[in-house]
Amino acid sequence: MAGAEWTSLEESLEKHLPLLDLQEVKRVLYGKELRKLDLPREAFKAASREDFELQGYAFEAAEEQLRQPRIVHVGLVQNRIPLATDAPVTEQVSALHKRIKSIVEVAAMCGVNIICFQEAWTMPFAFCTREKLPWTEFAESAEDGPTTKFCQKLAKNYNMVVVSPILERDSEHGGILWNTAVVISNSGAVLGKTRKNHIPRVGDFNESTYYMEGNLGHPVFQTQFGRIAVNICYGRHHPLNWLMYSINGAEIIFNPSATIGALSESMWPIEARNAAIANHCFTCAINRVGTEHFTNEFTSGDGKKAHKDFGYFYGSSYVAAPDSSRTPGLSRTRDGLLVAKLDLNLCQQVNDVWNFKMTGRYDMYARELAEAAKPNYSPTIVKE
Ligand SMILES: NC(=O)NCCC(=O)O
Repeated sequence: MAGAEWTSLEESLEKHLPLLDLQEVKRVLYGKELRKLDLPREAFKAASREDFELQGYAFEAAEEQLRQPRIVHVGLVQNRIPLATDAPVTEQVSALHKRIKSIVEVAAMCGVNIICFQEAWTMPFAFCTREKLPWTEFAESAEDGPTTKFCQKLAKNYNMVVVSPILERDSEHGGILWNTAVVISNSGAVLGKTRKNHIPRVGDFNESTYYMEGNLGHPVFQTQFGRIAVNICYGRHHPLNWLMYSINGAEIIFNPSATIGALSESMWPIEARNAAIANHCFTCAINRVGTEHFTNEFTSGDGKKAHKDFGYFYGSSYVAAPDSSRTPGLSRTRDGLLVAKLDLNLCQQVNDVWNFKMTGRYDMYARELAEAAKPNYSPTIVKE
């Protein structure tokens, strides 16, 4: 399984395919070719100084007579943890705040309106360890914890909606933990929060040791720049989870994630892209980068040797559109900011062509699902 030595699928294709093959492969793998954004030179300079990758692409929609284009710039941030996992908790959090601030500054230069960070961005992805301390100390109030206050400042300074996925400590309900994304308006006010609905029980993703499935349903947030929702990580394997955000009106669904190559890399390019197609919306898939090493070894419950790391988080963040086009991924190896210019009019335009919303048989599914969820249900199987 490739780690940091393999940069990206895109780089391999560019390097090894003859031009004509490359064009056809890209057509199939990425839909129509997207225009590269002409991002400011200072932004590239700052990204290079701060040692992160910067890429920008534009999704176009057809001109309409009655509606103006609805342009929004989204920013996706992927990063390594800057400090070792055994550094003091406050130092790890501050180092991450500092790192993210430097990336958000560049996003502001690029005119980003809505930015989203990776899942549990203020901490190592330590749920593989099943240890409680010090990891539970990274949990914060979604409403007024230090990270939310930090993001409120960024949001206000840069007139940017900030989606901040954190480990939440819910003091109103017995101090329990949740895997939460806080949505902060560009005014600096906390617009609300949403929680991870599906908790993985696969490989070393032992997250059910820490928190339960989210209880907030599928909220959609009306921002100045469009209606957004957040489908946290493992929720991307559940088509109905995407569907419910879309049914509630989401035009952009962010998918902040933490996932490793050995487990999911072949699913990664498909799932968020398919969700954008199936739901006539934009999706933004974000994954962290690198290998995180822990002090104590843990087992995967599979009879194999105990180990001290999770595996390789392969980055590769991308944006997908309802017309099946998508951006290339950020690299597998570096911190990065992906800027995408979206015209939200594309959602309705594709809806009017493909009609998935109109042809979806929601009443029939709802009836059948309601029956299937009953304990005494028996499936309809027609036999000879
Ligand atoms: N963080 C998380 O839910 N990871 C689960 C693994 C995956 O969905 O690829």
